[in-house]
Amino acid sequence: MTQDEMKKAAGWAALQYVERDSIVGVGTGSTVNHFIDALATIKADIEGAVSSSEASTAKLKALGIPVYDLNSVDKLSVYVDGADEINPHMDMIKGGGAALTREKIVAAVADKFICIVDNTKQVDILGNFPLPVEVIPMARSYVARELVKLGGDPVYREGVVTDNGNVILDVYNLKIMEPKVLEDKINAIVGVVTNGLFAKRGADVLLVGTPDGVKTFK
Ligand SMILES: O=C[C@H](O)[C@H](O)[C@H](O)COP(=O)(O)O
Repeated sequence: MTQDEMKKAAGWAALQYVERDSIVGVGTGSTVNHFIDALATIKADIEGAVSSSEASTAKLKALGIPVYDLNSVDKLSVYVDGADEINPHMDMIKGGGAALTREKIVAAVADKFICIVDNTKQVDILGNFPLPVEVIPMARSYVARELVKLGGDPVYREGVVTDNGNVILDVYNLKIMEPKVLEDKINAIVGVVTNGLFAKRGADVLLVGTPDGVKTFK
């Protein structure tokens, strides 16, 4: 079974958590793209979606799913999104596709975070995947120096501008033993918009595509 087939299986499995007539929170990435394909098959039964990126918005609209502005929505029962790494406590690293800030905002509104991954994303300790940090462009060098003080090796993701007009620093060589503490510390650096640790708001349900089928963790 290929990695993409495992992503697809996880994406389609998330459909069971979508409530009838609801507005669905939709994340970003290659795994979520499979979920969007699945969602399109039940589009007559849902009201629409709130999206976490321009890329997902375009795909949702192309498949005929109405996309709402988050400011016009006061409740989302579920948010479905992928992850770059997830540990046994359901803490995640996200932002490999630079969509972390909008993802964190939509996730904050949702009652339940349904994380969909293939089995390569499961880790014991977060940090092998470089931690993305979205930064206001003029603060890039200052924030990088502060991240070095926290023990990381930040690298500017050249050529990438986020949907919010900011830049990304990918922080290498962090062994993240206390994800909630580090999430707060990095967010407290002036010039940081947000970082890709989703620990204070982790996943509620994890669907993992494996060669033996989709495994569910709660
Ligand atoms: O910014 C991107 C997101 O956080 C994605 O959810 C994450 O990178 C996982 O993406 P994929 O499903 O393509 O591996």
